[in-house]
Amino acid sequence: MNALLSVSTLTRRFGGLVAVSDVTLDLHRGEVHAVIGTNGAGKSTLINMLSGEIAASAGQIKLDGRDITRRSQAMRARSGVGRSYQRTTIFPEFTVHENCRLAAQAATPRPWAIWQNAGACSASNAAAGEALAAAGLADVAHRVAGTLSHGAKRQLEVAMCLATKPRVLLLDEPLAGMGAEETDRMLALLEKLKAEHAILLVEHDMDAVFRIADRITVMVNGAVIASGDPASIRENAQVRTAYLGEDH
Ligand SMILES: Nc1ncnc2c1ncn2[C@@H]1O[C@H](COP(=O)(O)OP(=O)(O)OP(=O)(O)O)[C@@H](O)[C@H]1O
Repeated sequence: MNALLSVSTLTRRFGGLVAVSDVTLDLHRGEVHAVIGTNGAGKSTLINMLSGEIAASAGQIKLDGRDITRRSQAMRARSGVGRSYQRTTIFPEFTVHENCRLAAQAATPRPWAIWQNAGACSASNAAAGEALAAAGLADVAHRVAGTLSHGAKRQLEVAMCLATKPRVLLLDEPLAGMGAEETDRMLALLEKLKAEHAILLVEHDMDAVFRIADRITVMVNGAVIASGDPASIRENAQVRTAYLGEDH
């Protein structure tokens, strides 16, 4: 099966520090690929390079076989690379629907339509409606976003990402701060979304990672020390020593 997003020997240096070192991995539609590692392992830097927020120092990123390593973040978003952030990026005083509509509009700006009422853009409204339905938030579409529970806000982040119609979802700690029920809801959402998307999941909640991931890549100090299915990662002696701890 051809990879949708293919990363080879990707490296990022910050001065003398190699934050991401020679990372190679593939993302396939229908799979959740989790990237785990201790604090400072380079996971966010990896996501930032894939989304185009920061440039790679070396290596290559291909989307559907096309080299996108030098493409801007906006171009990558338009080609189908969507991401969510560790910290919430919603506008709390806007409604849930408005947040999604703004995300859709930001992804496909129509500068020639400045005289139109932004809220009347039918394509963005439709994209927002579809994204909210997919994320299970249709019932709260008209709620003010700031009044949602923490878990629903994180779901809204995913919906805002979906409103940009991505093929690849880069999710940076979507389960952070969630209780058990909220985690279950988010995992069910990811399970549903993976049918149509390739998902890269950076997450510290190991129980959730082992429940949802089809493939796990383990990073230590910027480098990949292991990559494989959850069973092989659980058994991997180097991973157990470096990261999971013998008791996991
Ligand atoms: N803009 C930057 N300038 C200099 N160093 C940076 C920069 N961004 C990240 N780093 C360093 O790169 C290394 C990797 O950081 P990164 O945030 O990617 O790790 P992480 O695995 O996402 O950690 P966490 O799990 O805590 O979010 C760290 O040592 C960090 O201090």
